[in-house]
Amino acid sequence: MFNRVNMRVKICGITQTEQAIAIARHGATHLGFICVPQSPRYLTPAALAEITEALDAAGVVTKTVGVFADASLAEMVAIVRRANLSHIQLHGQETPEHCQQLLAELPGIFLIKAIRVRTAADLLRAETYAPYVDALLLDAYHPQQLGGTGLTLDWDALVSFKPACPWMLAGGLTPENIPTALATLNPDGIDLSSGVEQHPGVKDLALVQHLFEQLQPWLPISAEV
Ligand SMILES: O=C(O)c1ccccc1NCC(=O)[C@H](O)[C@H](O)COP(=O)(O)O
Repeated sequence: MFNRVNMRVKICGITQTEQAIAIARHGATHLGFICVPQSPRYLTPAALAEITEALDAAGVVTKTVGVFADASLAEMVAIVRRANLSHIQLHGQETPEHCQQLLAELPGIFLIKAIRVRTAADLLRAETYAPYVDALLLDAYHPQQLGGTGLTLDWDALVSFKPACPWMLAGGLTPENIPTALATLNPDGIDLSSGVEQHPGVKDLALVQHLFEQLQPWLPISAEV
């Protein structure tokens, strides 16, 4: 069994302050907040800012990720500034050019581009973003939902995915399947939402605790990018 020293662990779709604090204290390096109005996990900018202010006030050190899908540059800039986010995750059809524009507008922001993988061509497309982003995130494809689907990727199809930047695995991860996922694919990070949830937006803290117990062989984890 290998031992990762820079494993990023992102828990996504958090909507409650107390849960954000508890999940960060369990060891999540990144907390994800959904800024996509169609999602059942959507947070208004005001509610998001309230949570990030509470994290600061509680002295919790973690990365805060705003998840957007085809939002305007102006909207993303406004929300990042209002909630003092460290990261943006682009989960829609954004191009490498969009990534460059965003970085020009928000120097210092960490950028994650999510790719919903259906075919091998999507993996090749993902690699074209590497020069413009801090990390890639591979998620499952669903025809109606952009994310938080609980669907698992075909891990065998990903074994030769070695982009020129760090990458995170998402899609249907659970405390139970995470050891196999890590041993099979060796990603730089993982992202979980519905697999540690009671219902959309409400996490199950017992499952989060179980996840970090399962991750023990891969600790220590790091909050870099
Ligand atoms: O989670 C959502 O509701 C969502 C809505 C719109 C765009 C992205 C969304 N989630 C993005 C994530 O990063 C999720 O963690 C990722 O899709 C994995 O979800 P799951 O399969 O439930 O672990």
